[in-house]
Amino acid sequence: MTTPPPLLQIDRLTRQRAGRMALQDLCLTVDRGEVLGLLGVNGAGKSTTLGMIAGAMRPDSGSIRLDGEDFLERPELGRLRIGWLPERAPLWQELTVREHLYAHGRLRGLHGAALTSACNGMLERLELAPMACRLAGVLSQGQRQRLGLACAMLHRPDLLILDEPANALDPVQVAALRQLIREEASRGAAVILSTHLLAEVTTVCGRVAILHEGRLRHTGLVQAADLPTLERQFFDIAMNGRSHAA
Ligand SMILES: Nc1ncnc2c1ncn2[C@@H]1O[C@H](COP(=O)(O)OP(=O)(O)OP(=O)(O)O)[C@@H](O)[C@H]1O
Repeated sequence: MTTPPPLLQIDRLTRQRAGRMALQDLCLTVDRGEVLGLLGVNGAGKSTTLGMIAGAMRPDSGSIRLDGEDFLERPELGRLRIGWLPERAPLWQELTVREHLYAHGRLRGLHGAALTSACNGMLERLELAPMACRLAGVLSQGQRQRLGLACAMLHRPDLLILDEPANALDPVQVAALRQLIREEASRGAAVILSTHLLAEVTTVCGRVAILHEGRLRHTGLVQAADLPTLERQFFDIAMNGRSHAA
């Protein structure tokens, strides 16, 4: 029996930005039901990585496979199978919260009763129902972030990419976000979570990848009680560019 390919397989992904190497030779796999934490200091290459996986940016070289299929050859796969919350949720100021969800749902192939049910479900799940008729332009930062999350999760993507999703969320919403991530993983979605918060990684991630200066410096399993070890690894890499584990 042949083993199925991992949900996401990245091989030697490389990209320059503004004449500098933003990401070099990244190799990484992510499986269904897995939550991978992506760590790194400012400018380490996290958003560049996530933008390429989401299909918003093309690599200079390397490959990205989704369920074994060449994603760079078939970028339309991403629209249906990937949900992406970039660092700043891209919202139309003049559309309401509900209109955002409907627009995102239609773009991702939802129609009729399935679309209405998905939108209503997300309004409840992200506690957006009371502001469903408000324009995005008048939402608070945290509310905008929650709407961005709702848009990313609406179509039950196989791969959910979250770039610093806890930004601007209050502690209650951060706890709710962690629960949402766990729920997405338990239904079989793979989640990649970029964050600066090490506790975020030890709380919800099963595995961690640490980038530094565009290179992958460490990957490993995360245990719930592992915060001090992760802190040591992270600061070692950030300060010296090398890993304890390595
Ligand atoms: N719009 C851009 N134009 C040119 N270079 C960029 C742009 N955005 C990022 N870069 C460069 O690409 C490299 C990687 O940046 P990236 O934003 O991926 O890092 P990051 O780990 O997400 O950082 P942060 O934690 O600050 O969000 C950096 O050297 C950065 O200066």
